Amino acid sequence: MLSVSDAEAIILNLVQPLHNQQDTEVVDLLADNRILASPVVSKLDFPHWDNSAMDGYAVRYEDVQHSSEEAPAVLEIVEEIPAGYQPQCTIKLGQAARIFTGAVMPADADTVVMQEKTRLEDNRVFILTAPKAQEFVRHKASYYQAGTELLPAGIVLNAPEIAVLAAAQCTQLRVYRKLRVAIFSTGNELVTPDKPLQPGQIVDSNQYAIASLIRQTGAEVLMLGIVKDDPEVLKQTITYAIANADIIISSGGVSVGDYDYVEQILESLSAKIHIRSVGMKPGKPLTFATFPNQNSCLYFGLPGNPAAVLVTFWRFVQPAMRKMSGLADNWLSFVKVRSHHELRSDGKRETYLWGKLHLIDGFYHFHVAGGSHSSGNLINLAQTNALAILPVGKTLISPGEEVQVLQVVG
Ligand SMILES: Nc1nc2c(c(=O)[nH]1)N[C@H]1C(S)=C(S)[C@@H](COP(=O)(O)OP(=O)(O)OC[C@H]3O[C@@H](n4cnc5c(N)ncnc54)[C@H](O)[C@@H]3O)O[C@H]1N2
Ligand code: MOO
Ligand SMILES: [Mg+2]
Repeated sequence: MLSVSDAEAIILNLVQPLHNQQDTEVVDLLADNRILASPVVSKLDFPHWDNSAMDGYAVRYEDVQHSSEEAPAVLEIVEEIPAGYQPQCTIKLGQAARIFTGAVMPADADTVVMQEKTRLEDNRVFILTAPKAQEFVRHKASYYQAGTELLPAGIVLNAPEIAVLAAAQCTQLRVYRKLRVAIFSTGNELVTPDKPLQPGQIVDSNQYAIASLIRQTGAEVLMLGIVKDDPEVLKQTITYAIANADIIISSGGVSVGDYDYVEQILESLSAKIHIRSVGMKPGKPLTFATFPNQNSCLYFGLPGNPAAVLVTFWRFVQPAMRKMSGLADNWLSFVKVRSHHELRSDGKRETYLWGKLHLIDGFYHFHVAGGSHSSGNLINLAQTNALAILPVGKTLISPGEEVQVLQVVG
């Protein structure tokens, strides 16, 4: 059976990232959580002017280099410079300017003495400690020089990046357009959550879970509803989805049962099926296909079992969406932590156990969810933020032992 890592490689190799010109739009600074499509170069130096890092006095170092409490330099204050004000004076030997944090340095002053190291008498300041040369001056362009790259393409714009762009006066940003993802659930037994259940019926929870996952990834979701196990309706739905989405995700109908029609319909639509099953638990009957004759749309046929849906989404769909959306890296985040509990598997398929990373004494530990890890049980999936991975052949991880986990939230 195909290994999880081989399946990941097949999928990620087939993902074409959005085009960095055709698939972009211009947004303003309030549109956060978008992915930058072209690098940003600032026209400004940072800082833009030499300015003071402290409230104190702007001085000439040669005047104060030997100052001490016993033998203070005494300087005449010739100007007061609040932030936002253009200094008028040049500081001559024996002179100082009162200056505040962020205010522009006056000409010929090269050092700032913080207020706490001085004493004020009338119009004179006594320097009680010798500063270092150029101390507390934030020099023009010392953080960043105009013309070099400020932010690279392929990063998510969050608070720190938005702050940088605002400071650089870049108010119009070229970002990748949002991905469009069409989703539907298959199964005659399915009903929407608002309907009373007739015998044999179950609620279509997968569609809501997948819609939420897609929105969290920053994409737009097109919910196509519940599709009956009817080949004709399934074909119409997939045909519509191909024309309207970058990615199609269905749940159910991918195993070997008589009503599992997904692969058959994909083949009738000339899809190329790259993956039919993967050696993982849950999630074995995973289908992955493309449509070589039509467009670059990807098809993920996730297994119907609710836990298999979430696990296969996090393991394969989320990284594929991240790559396609223009994100340059960090498509998957694996970390090694200690397991708080015993973890077990039959060792036959790569096994994913859901649970939560907890901080204990500053270190993360994996706490496996209590209750059944059957792929039909979704109740104990609540609060999951990580999946522990037991490789093929590994049947036991003891408490305190290291385990690799896939971080799925946060
Ligand atoms: N003979 C075999 N049978 C099965 C195999 C196998 O290898 N040989 N694999 C099992 C595994 S593993 C899984 S996973 C499931 C996958 O089945 P399907 O993808 O065909 O899904 P369905 O048969 O349609 O449904 C399976 C299960 O999940 C429930 N379900 C379906 N859709 C939803 C939904 N939208 N929301 C909530 N729950 C849903 C459905 O009622 C079934 O209980 O196949 C095994 N069988
Ligand atoms: O993939 Mo199934 O979810 O192993 O039950
Ligand atoms: Mg089935």
